[in-house]
Amino acid sequence: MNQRNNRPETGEIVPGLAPRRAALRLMDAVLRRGETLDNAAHAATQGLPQNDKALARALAGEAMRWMVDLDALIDSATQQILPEDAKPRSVLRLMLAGWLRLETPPHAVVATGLELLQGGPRRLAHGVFSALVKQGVTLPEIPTLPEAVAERWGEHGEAIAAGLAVPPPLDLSVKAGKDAPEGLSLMPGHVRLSRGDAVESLPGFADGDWWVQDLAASIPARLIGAGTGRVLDVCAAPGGKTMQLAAAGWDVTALDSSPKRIERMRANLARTGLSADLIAADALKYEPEDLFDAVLLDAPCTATGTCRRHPDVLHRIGSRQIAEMAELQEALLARAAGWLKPGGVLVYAVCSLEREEGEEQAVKVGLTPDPIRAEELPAGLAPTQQGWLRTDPGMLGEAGGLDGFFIARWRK
Ligand SMILES: C[S@@+](CC[C@H](N)C(=O)[O-])C[C@H]1O[C@@H](n2cnc3c(N)ncnc32)[C@H](O)[C@@H]1O
Repeated sequence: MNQRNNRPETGEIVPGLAPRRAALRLMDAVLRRGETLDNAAHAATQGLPQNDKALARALAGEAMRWMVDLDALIDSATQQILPEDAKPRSVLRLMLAGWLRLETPPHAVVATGLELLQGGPRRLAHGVFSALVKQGVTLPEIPTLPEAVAERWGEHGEAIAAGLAVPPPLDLSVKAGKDAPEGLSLMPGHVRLSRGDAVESLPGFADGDWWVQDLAASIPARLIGAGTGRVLDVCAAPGGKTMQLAAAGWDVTALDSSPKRIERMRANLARTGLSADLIAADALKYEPEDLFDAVLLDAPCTATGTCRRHPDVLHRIGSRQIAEMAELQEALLARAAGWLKPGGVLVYAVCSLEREEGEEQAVKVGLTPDPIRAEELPAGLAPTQQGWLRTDPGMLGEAGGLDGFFIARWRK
């Protein structure tokens, strides 16, 4: 325990306070500053031991996953209107997430939660929390989506919300001929494990026999298939799809504009013993010397399809971010199409549930569609009438679901 972080202003040491403080910083970074949970986690949890980092992340994640329902509970227990972004509301969200989702006993929730409100309305927070505990309130089975999100996702919203209720399982992509820990396999080279152990401690990690990759995220590179020619992975880091392409025999050029993420890709390739030419460049300016047999554009996007793992997207993505991404995706698609040899294949993918980033981009591409076939997909998924693939977290629910992706393929 980091005692300095746990020492409140009174000088008394409250066990478990440090991760709750970090969770509150995470809530603030996402809800007030629009940062991603992933990016905010580094600064917000710095100096904490691994298990406290995980607790801070789980508390903030669950508070965001269930935020509409937690807010309804809070509002039912006080006549005072707590502003959306006020600290007492965030503290209460975390207290309730700790009790209702992480099963922390109420007395322990109170001991740490109220410390977060030093100099603030502790009596109010205590009153609200105690009243809810006394009533024995529970959460619904399926999280309620924020209004704007429910509107965007329309008729699919309910099924997606059902897929959102619990954090997703852990999917691995396994190198051909290598073993992975035993689990459910939904496609060749795929293994699904329940979440639990640290990834690094699982057998085969250190030997580079597999890497973590959601089942849906593994489909774009599968749609390019095996090959011995040259493939360009346009927005490649941290390298999940680059590793698949390299393992499938391609001579891979992997480009990304983020030097930091390229370093992560370099480490991933080193661990798995796979190779690719790595290029740090902006794809909007990049000019390759030669054309490619295949191009994979896994474009930057709002990532709303990863809402199970990143429930922050439910609260920080709106029409402005979607429009910005759509503009970038259109420009990237136009450039990617120009880097193909005649006969070459282009696959476009985004982990977004927004039509503007998927279907509405695909119709603008001037190449010949190469429709995705059902037999190329895991059982239970089917291409759309246009030959595209649209997945969402409500699909394959019995098997543990999958991320939301839009994927399309063309030939030049
Ligand atoms: C969805 S992620 C890629 C995930 C990766 N394909 C994988 O499977 O591991 C999108 C990537 O696009 C990169 N990116 C964003 N804008 C870019 C640009 N203009 N040029 C090149 N890369 C860009 C980001 O740095 C990020 O790594």
